[in-house]
Formats: sequence, C-alpha cells, structure tokens
Amino acid sequence: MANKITFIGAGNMASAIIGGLIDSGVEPSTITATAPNDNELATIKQRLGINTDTDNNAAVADADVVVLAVKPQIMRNVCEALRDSVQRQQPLVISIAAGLDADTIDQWLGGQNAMVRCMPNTPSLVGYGASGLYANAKVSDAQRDVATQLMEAVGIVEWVEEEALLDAVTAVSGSAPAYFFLMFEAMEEAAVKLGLPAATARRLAIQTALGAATMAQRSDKDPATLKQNVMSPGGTTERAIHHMEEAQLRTTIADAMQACADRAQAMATELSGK
Ligand SMILES: NC(=O)C1=CN([C@@H]2O[C@H](COP(=O)(O)OP(=O)(O)OC[C@H]3O[C@@H](n4cnc5c(N)ncnc54)[C@H](O)[C@@H]3O)[C@@H](O)[C@H]2O)C=CC1
Ligand SMILES: O=C(O)[C@@H]1CCC=N1
Repeated sequence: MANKITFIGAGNMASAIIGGLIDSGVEPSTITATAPNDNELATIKQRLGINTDTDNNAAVADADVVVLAVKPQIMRNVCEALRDSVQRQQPLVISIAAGLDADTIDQWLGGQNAMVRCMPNTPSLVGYGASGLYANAKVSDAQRDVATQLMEAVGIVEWVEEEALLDAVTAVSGSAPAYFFLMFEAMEEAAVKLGLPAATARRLAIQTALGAATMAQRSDKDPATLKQNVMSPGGTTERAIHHMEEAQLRTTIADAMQACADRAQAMATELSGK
C-alpha cells in the first residue's frame, strides 16, 4: 500500500472509502482528508482518527496517492489550484468523480500525470464496495497495484481497458446501491400495506437481499436458475415474477441504466468543455 494517501474532499464517498481502509488495517495517521469546512473535518477526524487539513496544497505536498473526491462541478477549480503542488510531488492521482475523463483532469493538473479513474460505490464503507478502474498510459504497473490494493481494501475491483466503459460501471455499480435502496423502500411500503409492521418488513427485506446476493455470489448457478429454483410451478413466486415481467421491469431497469450512463457522458461534456 502507498505510504501516504490524501483525499481531496471528505464527503460521503471519501469517508466511505477511508472508513473501509481503516477497518481493513490501514494506519489512520497515513491518511489525510481535506475540505473547506472545519466542522466537517472535525467530525471525520474524531470519528476516524485521520489527519485533516483545510489547505489542499499542504495536504498534497507529501502524498504518494491523491484521491480527488470532490463533486465533478468543482473539480476544475480544485485541480487548477493544485496544479503546482501536483507537478512538484508527482503522486498517483485517482479521481472518483462521475463522468469527467482522465485526460481532462490531467490537463487541469498541468498534464503528464499518472492518472487512475475509479468509479467506486458507497458500500465501500462496510467492505462490500465494487469499483471499476481505468489507468492512463502514465500509470506504472506498480501504481496499478497500489490502486488495486487501495480499492480492494474496501471491496472488489474490476479494471476496464476502455475509459468509456466507466459510464457502464457507473450504471451497474457506482449508482446502483440507490436502486437496491429504492427496492427496499418499495418492498417495505408494500409489506406494510399487507399488514406487517414497518420494522419487521424492513428487516425481512434487507436480510432477503443479503441472502440472495450471498447465494448468487457463492453458487455456480446463474441468477436465472436461482430465480427458477424459487418459483414453484403454479405457486406464489411465479405469480409475483409474472407481474414484474408484465410490468416491463427489465425494460425499466435497462432504461434507467442507459439514462445513468448517458448522464455520466453528458456531465463529462458539460464540465470538460469538449
Ligand atoms: N456518493 C456516491 O455514491 C458516489 C460518488 N462518486 C463521486 O465522488 C465524488 C464526491 O461525491 P460525494 O462524496 O457523494 O459528495 P459530497 O458532497 O458528500 O462530498 C464532497 C466533499 O468535497 C468537499 N469539498 C468541497 N469543496 C472543496 C474544496 N475546494 N477542496 C476540498 N474539498 C472540498 C466537501 O466539503 C465534501 O467533503 C463526486 O465526484 C461523485 O461523482 C462516485 C461514486 C459513488
Ligand atoms: O450520483 C452521482 O452522480 C454519483 C456518481 C455515482 C454515484 N453517485
């Protein structure tokens, strides 16, 4: 693992990854996070025991890895203000911003940087993250290993060799925790209508998702077969699944994921000015 990691931004995604890193045994004193707001930093410092700084340049000065974890809309300003420090220090730069391409961020940072683009997701906080990674030509094999180790500390890693595929990764895993949370909300609401207390419904729905995910992960059977195994002919599950298929659930999911990937691409165009 890298000696010193600096996170520029200390919000939802950065704190999820930092929390996961610490749980996996990374020494908190090797991690620094920055944000403009002292209160936000005091909270994360108290909770995770890491170093914090309101000065991005100071935090980059001795970093081996810099993780850019600010909103895409402010990335340009943040990077341009970091240009001199990054050019001096030459760290491995990892951007987790949706959409923005490696080349654009590299240019904002002065060019010629070893850049990894990563699309993580918030379950990194509990060690069940799923990240897609892409490296530009400046990234060495050793730096690729560092990026892999960093994100494997909080979940699974898949490398893509075509940068555009990160938009598909955003659709299938980056944004996808929200799809499952929506499903939990909908199942809880429906179960309450069927008469269950909300807390009971929530517990049962979440445990069932965990069970289904664990089975799908451990089984050598594909999801279609596992689904079929639950569906007794003429039984209850068949009725429910039939209803979902009739309501075009698959099309809804495909359309939603297409909209997600399209939005990533549109954000890149809007923000890079290309
Ligand atoms: N939330 C998610 O599920 C995922 C988010 N991402 C990406 O992660 C990035 C961060 O997203 P979130 O953590 O959700 O946003 P957030 O709003 O929770 O965090 C943004 C952080 O940036 C800090 N910040 C603002 N201005 C700054 C500056 N000038 N210098 C340093 N820090 C500054 C804020 O104080 C905050 O700590 C985005 O680019 C997003 O596309 C990627 C995958 C999943
Ligand atoms: O919604 C977003 O834009 C970010 C990127 C992936 C998940 N959250």
